[in-house]
Amino acid sequence: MKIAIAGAGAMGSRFGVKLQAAGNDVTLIDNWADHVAAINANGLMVTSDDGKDQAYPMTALAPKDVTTTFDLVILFTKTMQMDQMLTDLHAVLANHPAVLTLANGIGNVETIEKHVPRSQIVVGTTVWSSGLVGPGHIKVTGTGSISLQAVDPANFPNLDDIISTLNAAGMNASPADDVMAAIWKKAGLNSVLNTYCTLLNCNIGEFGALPNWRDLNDAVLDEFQAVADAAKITFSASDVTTLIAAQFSPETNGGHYPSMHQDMANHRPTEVDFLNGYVARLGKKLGVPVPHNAILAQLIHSQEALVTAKD
Ligand SMILES: NC(=O)C1=CN([C@@H]2O[C@H](COP(=O)(O)OP(=O)(O)OC[C@H]3O[C@@H](n4cnc5c(N)ncnc54)[C@H](OP(=O)(O)O)[C@@H]3O)[C@@H](O)[C@H]2O)C=CC1
Ligand SMILES: CC(C)(CO)C(=O)C(=O)O
Repeated sequence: MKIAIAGAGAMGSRFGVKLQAAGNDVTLIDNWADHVAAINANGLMVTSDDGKDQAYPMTALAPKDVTTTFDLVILFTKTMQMDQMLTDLHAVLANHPAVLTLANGIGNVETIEKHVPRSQIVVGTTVWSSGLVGPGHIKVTGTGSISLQAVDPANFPNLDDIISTLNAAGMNASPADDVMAAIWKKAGLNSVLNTYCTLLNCNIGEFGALPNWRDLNDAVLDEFQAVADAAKITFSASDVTTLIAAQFSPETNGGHYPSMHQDMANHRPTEVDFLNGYVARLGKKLGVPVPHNAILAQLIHSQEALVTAKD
């Protein structure tokens, strides 16, 4: 399959390497000029769990330099960068590729459908993980899985091709029954793990070893449950808690510092407004009390302000 990875940071690069190794024709697309130059000059450097480095020759381009067509565009920007990336790829999207995003946060479909007909969009979630070490260099830990669904299933007959392509690359992909429920489930997980690991400066395994992790977890997810119920979205705080507990082991994500922690460490804006912040806003609109999520979003923004003030 001819695949573009639009937003080739930590996750886009990990997906790109795996899909290319499985025989797909992959192009990495990113606005970060030093990253694109480093990949084209030296290959994409991947440090694996055992500390070994391996360089993979790959093609990387800035969005403005993309002229070819693709069967599939995998969008892996941060939620805040998605609209700009889709604008930059206007000519590529005019050739009607399928567009898949597995980015975190609630609200990505609304952004994509401003640029792409619903019949071309596939959305989902993933617990694969990755970190950016520097330009052209990622560090990967553990394994993961993917759950995905076409936004307009009746008009998207090729979901099985995408799932087979991901699975041929060893990515454990399966169809979701209710993609909105899957997105809220993942957002619940991120609103616990990403937010607390960032505030407490710890990795997922260290968070799971805290004696009070359940209290912290429940403070976030009980409010998610109340807002989801009011908004008539299928959500189970207890299923999300089970998924969170499954991330604590070193074989899954125990050694991983969540993407929000990486953003804070790199003094870059976080996605909190599409996680705890989204639920806080929706709760307020629906008259559901959401004090914990509201204060957690504020704490993350305060930390962003403090770290960037030191730049
Ligand atoms: N990392 C993870 O383990 C996981 C992440 N996700 C989600 O996947 C999506 C993508 O996340 P992720 O891959 O972590 O994002 P990254 O921060 O690694 O990369 C996203 C983009 O940010 C820009 N960027 C990042 N670092 C720098 C830098 N130092 N200097 C300049 N530009 C930089 C680049 O875009 P540009 O220069 O074009 O602006 C890059 O494409 C998000 O929605 C995230 O929540 C989901 C599961 C796990
Ligand atoms: C890997 C995982 C699940 C950890 O919260 C993630 O989504 C992230 O880092 O953003």
